[in-house]
Amino acid sequence: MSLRVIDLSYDYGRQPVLKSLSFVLSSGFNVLLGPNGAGKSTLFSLLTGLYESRQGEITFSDLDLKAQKRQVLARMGVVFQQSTLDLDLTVQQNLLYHASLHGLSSQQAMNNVSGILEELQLLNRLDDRVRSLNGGHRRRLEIARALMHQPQVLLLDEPTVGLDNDSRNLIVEHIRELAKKRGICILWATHLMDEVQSGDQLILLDKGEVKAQGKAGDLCQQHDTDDVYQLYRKLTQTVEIM
Ligand SMILES: Nc1ncnc2c1ncn2[C@@H]1O[C@H](COP(=O)(O)OP(=O)(O)OP(=O)(O)O)[C@@H](O)[C@H]1O
Repeated sequence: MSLRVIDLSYDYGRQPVLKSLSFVLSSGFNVLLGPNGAGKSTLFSLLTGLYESRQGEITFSDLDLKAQKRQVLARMGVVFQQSTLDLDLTVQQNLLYHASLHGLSSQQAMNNVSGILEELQLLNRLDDRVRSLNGGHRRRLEIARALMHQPQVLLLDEPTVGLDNDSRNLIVEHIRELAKKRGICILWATHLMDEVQSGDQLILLDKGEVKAQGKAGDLCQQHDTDDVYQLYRKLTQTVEIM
């Protein structure tokens, strides 16, 4: 299983936002690291078929996103930056609504997701309205929901923004475990360098361009830097701290 992006460009009018991106994602934890405005969310909109590019290709194993969108989306789970939960419905109602969009029966859906809900400490919250959940629990619910149809690839756009450290760590660790145990391909978009570990596959995006890609530890070695923070500064000439 691989998600392949070839020579992908995008603009919102005159301003080019993504410039000829090419990369391949395989199973495991892949990080898309870039500052605000780098183009991460735009790339997500293209990967999930919300936007269509005039230039470039996105393929999922042997499926082409433009030509076989439904088949590709059936294999994909997405957690967008902005929450899409219905606050007035319960946890279970939110899950089942999404399940029906994927053609899953209630029983199938709950069977698929109960282990994940347990790991994310949400199993005892099924009857609670989402409005009563804190930010961390809402994020976890969105992750569980995105996994309910057992996708092969999971895209998460800055999923820890606004969360406290404990919630953040629980979510990152859980997603890392998922990548390891279930062989899912994860694309984790973030602007937080401390979320990158040396064994992660890293794509460093800046001003719509891929500045580096490869195993984070190897990239640091190649560019003679001690850590991802230094690597980032060296390759983007950015001085601000993230
Ligand atoms: N709908 C839009 N119309 C015009 N310009 C846009 C639109 N959406 C994003 N942009 C611009 O495109 C560039 C990339 O934005 P994008 O949201 O993809 O970056 P990002 O890396 O996700 O940043 P953030 O972390 O702030 O969401 C920015 O300069 C942004 O202002």
